[in-house]
Amino acid sequence: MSATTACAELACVPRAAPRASQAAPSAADANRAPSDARLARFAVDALLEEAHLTPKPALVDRRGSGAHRDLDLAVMTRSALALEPTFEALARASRNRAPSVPLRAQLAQIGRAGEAAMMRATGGSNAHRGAIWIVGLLVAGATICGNVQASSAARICDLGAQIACFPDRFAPSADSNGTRVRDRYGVGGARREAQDGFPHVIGVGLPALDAARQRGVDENAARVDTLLAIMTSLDDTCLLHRAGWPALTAAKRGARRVLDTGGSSTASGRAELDSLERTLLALNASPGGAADLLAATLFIDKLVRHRTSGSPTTWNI
Ligand SMILES: CC(C)(COP(=O)(O)OP(=O)(O)OC[C@H]1O[C@@H](n2cnc3c(N)ncnc32)[C@H](O[C@H]2O[C@H](COP(=O)(O)OP(=O)(O)OP(=O)(O)O)[C@@H](O)[C@H]2O)[C@@H]1O)[C@@H](O)C(=O)NCCC(=O)NCCS
Ligand SMILES: Nc1ncnc2[nH]cnc12
Repeated sequence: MSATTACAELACVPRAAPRASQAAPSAADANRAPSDARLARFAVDALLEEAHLTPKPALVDRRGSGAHRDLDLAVMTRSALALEPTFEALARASRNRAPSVPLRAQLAQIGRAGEAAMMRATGGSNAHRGAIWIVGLLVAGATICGNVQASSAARICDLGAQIACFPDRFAPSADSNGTRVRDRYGVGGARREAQDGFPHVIGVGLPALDAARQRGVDENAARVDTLLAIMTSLDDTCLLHRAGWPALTAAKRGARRVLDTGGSSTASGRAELDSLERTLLALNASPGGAADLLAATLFIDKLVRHRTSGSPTTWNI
C-alpha cells in the first residue's frame, strides 16, 4: 500500500528532562511530514518517558530496578539513547517505500543491528528488544504514512502491521524466550501484536490515555493507568517466560483491581498497585511487553496528538 494520507505538519513538543533541550518547531516545519530525525527523536523520547515513569509495578523506574537484576534507570536510559540511529535508519529505509518483502528484510537487518547496539550500550542486558520491534515498526509505518494528522494513528499501525506480516527472509533460527513461551502457552506475543495491527496501542493504550486525561488526573497518573490498562489484557511473554501462567494472571487481575478501585491517582488504587507490585516481585516477574506497548502508545500520541492539542503536555520526570 502506498502512502496516500494528506496530513499537516508535525510540531516538536516542548518537553522536560531527561534529554537535552530540543529546538522549538520552526515555520519551516509546517506542512511537511516528520523527518527521519524527528521520528527517531520521538521514538527515543517515548522510550525514555516510559522508563522514567514512576511508579510502575515491578518494572525499572525512578525508584529502582523492580524485578530486574541487570537493568536500572541508567541502563535503560543508555539503551534508549543508543537506539536513536536505529530508529532514524528504520525511517530512512522506509521513506518513499511501501510494505513489501524486501522492505521487511531490510528493516529486520537494521533492527538486529539495533539489538546489537542496545547490547553494547547496556553491557549485555536486554533492555529494549521488544521496543525495537514494536516502536521500530511504527516508525516505519509513520514514515510511509507521510504527513501525520490526528486521524493517522490507525493508518500508522496498519502500515506497521503490513510490514510485520511479511516473512523475515534472513532471520536466524532463533530460540528466543518468546518462541519458547509461545509454543508452551499458545500465546501470540510481540510478533502477533504487530501482525494484528497493534491492538494494545490503538484499541487499549490510546483510548485509556485519552480517558484518563479526560478524567482530569495528572499526566503521570494518566500514563501509569494506561500501562495498567494494557496489562489487563496483554499476553505478555516477559511475564510468562519469567514465572508462567500465575504471573500473567496476577498481572492482569491486579491491574484490573487498581483501575476498578479508582486508578493510580487514588489512595485505594495506589494500595492495590503496591499490592500488585509485591505479588510480581515475589514471582520475580515483570510486564516488560506492556512497558514497550506503553512506549509505543506514547510515540503515537506524540506524533498525532500533541500538535493538534493546542496545549502540549508538560510534566516533570
Ligand atoms: C519478533 C521479535 C519481537 C522477536 O520476538 P520473540 O517473541 O521471538 O522474542 P523475545 O526475545 O522474547 O522478544 C519479545 C519481547 O517483546 C516484548 N513482549 C513480550 N510480550 C509482548 C506482547 N504480547 N506484545 C508486545 N511485546 C511483547 C518483551 O520485551 C520486553 O521484555 C524484555 C525484558 O525481558 P527480560 O525477561 O527481563 O529479559 P531477557 O534478558 O530477555 O530475559 P532473560 O533471558 O534474562 O531471563 C525487554 O526487551 C522488553 O522490551 C519480549 O522480551 C523481534 O525481536 C525480531 O524478530 N527481531 C528481529 C529484528 C526485526 O525484525 N526488526 C523489525 C524492524 S524493527
Ligand atoms: N521500564 C522497564 N523495565 C523493565 N523492562 C522494560 N522493558 C521496557 N521497559 C522496561
